[in-house]
This record gives sequence, C-alpha cells and structure tokens, in this order.
Amino acid sequence: MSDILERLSVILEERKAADPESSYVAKLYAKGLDAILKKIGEEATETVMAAKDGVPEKIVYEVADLWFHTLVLLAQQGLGPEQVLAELDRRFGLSGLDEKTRRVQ
Ligand SMILES: N=c1c2ncn([C@@H]3O[C@H](COP(=O)(O)OP(=O)(O)OP(=O)(O)O)[C@@H](O)[C@H]3O)c2ncn1[C@@H]1O[C@H](COP(=O)(O)O)[C@@H](O)[C@H]1O
Repeated sequence: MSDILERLSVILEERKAADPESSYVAKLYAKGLDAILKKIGEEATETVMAAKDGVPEKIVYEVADLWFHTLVLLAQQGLGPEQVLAELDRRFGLSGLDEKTRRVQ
C-alpha cells in the first residue's frame, strides 16, 4: 500500500517551523489544539453527512479531510501514523488470523 501517510507526516513535522501565513498546517498549529480538535469535529460531521447522502466520492473526500486533520493532531502531539498503524497491527494479531489467512483476505 502507499507510503503517503509517512510522506505526509514528514511534511507536517516540517510545518512546525513554517510561517503561519505561508501554510494551512502552520496556521492551524499556531491556532492551537482547540482549533485542530474543532476541525476534526467538523470533518467527522461532514463524513457522517456524506455517508447519509450515499455518494461514494463525497465519502472518500470527507474521510480524506478527516484522516488529514487527525494526522495534524498526531503531529501536534508529538505522535505519528506509525504508532496508530502499529496499534492496528497489534489488534490484527490479537484477532487470531494466521499469516496465510491474512494473505487471502
Ligand atoms: N492533505 C492536505 C489537506 N486536506 C485538507 N486540507 C485543508 O483542510 C481544509 C478543510 O477544511 P474545510 O473543508 O472546512 O474547508 P475550509 O473552509 O477551506 O477550511 P477552513 O479554512 O475554514 O479551516 C481546507 O482548507 C483544505 O485545504 C489540506 N491541506 C493540506 N494537505 C496536505 O498538507 C500539506 C501541507 O499543506 P500546507 O501547510 O498548506 O503547505 C500539503 O502538501 C498537502 O499535501
């Protein structure tokens, strides 16, 4: 699968040193945690509305916005997508599926 989460997280880290006027992410960091959380709430609501509308393209677009803003939150908290992926991997391991079954799915 794509390494876009990792590449994006590198850019999000770099934006911590950027001028807030030069970048959407730098501006969001400058506004602080509450502003980031507000965006996540908005994007989650827009995702729900898109799903209710049942238009696949809108769902993908809104989920991308939601994932993006959760990545900004992780970066702002000194975390990254690798930790979330490791947690999902750990849970997958707990599910009891063996390697062969995983490959088939
Ligand atoms: N993937 C994204 C991305 N997804 C969504 N957004 C922004 O998130 C916002 C979504 O909020 P809304 O839909 O509510 O739109 P809006 O009304 O413009 O939002 P507000 O200005 O009101 O917050 C929009 O401004 C989008 O531009 C993103 N902004 C940046 N990125 C990536 O982040 C990187 C760094 O971005 P900059 O900091 O802008 O350089 C870029 O290279 C992109 O790859």
